[in-house]
Formats: sequence, structure tokens, C-alpha cells
Amino acid sequence: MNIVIGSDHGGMNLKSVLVKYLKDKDYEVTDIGPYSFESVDYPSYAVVVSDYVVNKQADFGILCCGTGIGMSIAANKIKGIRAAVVGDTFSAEATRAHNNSNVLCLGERVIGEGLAVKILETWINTEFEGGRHERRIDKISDLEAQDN
Ligand SMILES: O=C(CO)[C@H](O)[C@H](O)[C@H](O)COP(=O)(O)O
Repeated sequence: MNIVIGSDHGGMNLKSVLVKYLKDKDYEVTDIGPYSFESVDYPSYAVVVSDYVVNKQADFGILCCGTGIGMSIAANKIKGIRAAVVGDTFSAEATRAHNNSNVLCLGERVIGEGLAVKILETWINTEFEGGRHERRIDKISDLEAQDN
């Protein structure tokens, strides 16, 4: 499985922890940066990770910022992206099983490293259930297709 990961300066430390976790588990990981703690703008990184996912260069994307919220707002502007900010393992499972989320957003200033790893592990190992949820995802795609 290919995973692409990015952050802003506020999510850099968490990004490093998650990259190590994923590599230790033998996932193929692309870290699109940043690589220093200089202040940067999260939308610039959200779009790069989202493009990898939409263009099928990665199966899943991960975005870390201070809260995960800015990243999710930006990523969800990209057609085909279903980005979820997650702060608990129940939601991590539900957003894969029900929403078929393809980008996970995490807040370094909100949750600890241990919980973040557990959330990632749960999220990545949960399959989309399809069925009634497919119909709902299709309705989201219809909304995306509207020019509004
Ligand atoms: O976008 C955010 C909030 O939703 C992220 O948490 C950013 O990391 C944060 O806004 C960055 O703030 P800073 O004061 O520039 O470090």
C-alpha cells in the first residue's frame, strides 16, 4: 500500500512519528514535506497530498497540522477527496467504513502521539463497507459535480 503524507510546521513532529510508524510496518511512504520548521501555509501541502490520491499515485493520504482542521478544509476542496479530521478510534473506523475517507487529517496540537498512531492504524486497516454507504458517497460526488 502506498501512503502519501504532508504537514505544515504545526504538524511536522507528528508527521515524523507517523512516517516512522508506517515505514516500520513496511508501507511505501512518500513524505512531501515540509522538511524544516519554518512557518508555511497548510493549503499548499494539502493540495499536493490530495493530488497524489486523486491521481492514484497513492492509496491514501495523511495530513498533519495544528488541529487537522485547516488541512481538511483545504483537502476537501479537491474533487475526489474525502478528508476526515479524526481525534478518536471510533471515528477513525467509521470514517473508513461509512465515508470511504481517503485522506486522514490529524492535529498535533490536539492529540498525543500514541493516540495518533492508534487512529492511523485503525483507519488504514478498516475497509469501506459499501452498500447503503456507497449511495451516500455517490450523492457527495453529485454535489462535487455541481458548479456552485
Ligand atoms: O489550520 C490550522 C488550524 O486549523 C492549523 O492548525 C495550522 O497548523 C495553524 O493555523 C498554524 O498556526 P501558526 O500560529 O501559524 O503556527
